[in-house]
Amino acid sequence: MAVLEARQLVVDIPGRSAGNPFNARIQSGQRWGVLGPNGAGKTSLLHTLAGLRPPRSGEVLLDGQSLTRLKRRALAQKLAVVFQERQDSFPATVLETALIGRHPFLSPWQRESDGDVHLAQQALEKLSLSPLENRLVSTLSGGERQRVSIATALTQQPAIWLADEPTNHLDLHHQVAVMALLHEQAEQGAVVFMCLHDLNLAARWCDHILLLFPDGELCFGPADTMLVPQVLERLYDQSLSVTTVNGKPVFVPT
Ligand SMILES: Nc1ncnc2c1ncn2[C@@H]1O[C@H](COP(=O)(O)OP(=O)(O)OP(=O)(O)O)[C@@H](O)[C@H]1O
Repeated sequence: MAVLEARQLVVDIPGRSAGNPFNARIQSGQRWGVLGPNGAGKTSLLHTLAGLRPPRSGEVLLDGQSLTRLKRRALAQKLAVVFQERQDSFPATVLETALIGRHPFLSPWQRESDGDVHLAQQALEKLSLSPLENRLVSTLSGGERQRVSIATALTQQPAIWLADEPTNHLDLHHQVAVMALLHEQAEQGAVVFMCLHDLNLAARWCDHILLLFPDGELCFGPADTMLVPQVLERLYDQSLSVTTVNGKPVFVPT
């Protein structure tokens, strides 16, 4: 069980007025989707919640403890970040990269155990990457690399997933597979908080939605109360048509 809490949180975006502070308890089992136009501050919020970026004001708490008091390693044992783009500076294989997810649990010169390798291999299998286990990450396609990032987070077995556009670069099949995996993680008790550009994935897979407007205004709540066409049209400055498929709204730009 885990709770990530934002208290009077204002993300520090240079040159922007404070907007609304974010106050929320993001709890085990919940799947939050953050929506907003380019530059609205989704990544900045995610990095602030991960403790990678200091807030302008307010604080973030993990299980009641301020992130500023937590050691980076203790934080990494609970919280994984899937970045929007990953820079791999060292030549490493897919398996070696997935094993980075075990590093928060190892002492500085400790080698990964067979159990760690098994966890990494299970994660690679889940992301359909087993055949690529020994390939250098630098030789992979964009979608394959994205799946390696998610497999690395899965190997970390986090209680909290902060995922920045986890379906970036993925084809339709893998988009659904990754959203199903995150859904499964939430069902097993994880917190899932992700930035998304695809309204229809958000409508189908998220139970809470946070809307971020470029001026710092924000609102959030249960997905069915947030995914209102008039509000989304204002959010994106784009007219939309909406229909319903399998009980979920489907939005089409018009
Ligand atoms: N270190 C920085 N210095 C100056 N401006 C910054 C910095 N970091 C972010 N910004 C600005 O803050 C705003 C929010 O950026 P952010 O990446 O959080 O937006 P986003 O909603 O994730 O956008 P996108 O949908 O394009 O990924 C942008 O206008 C960006 O240029």
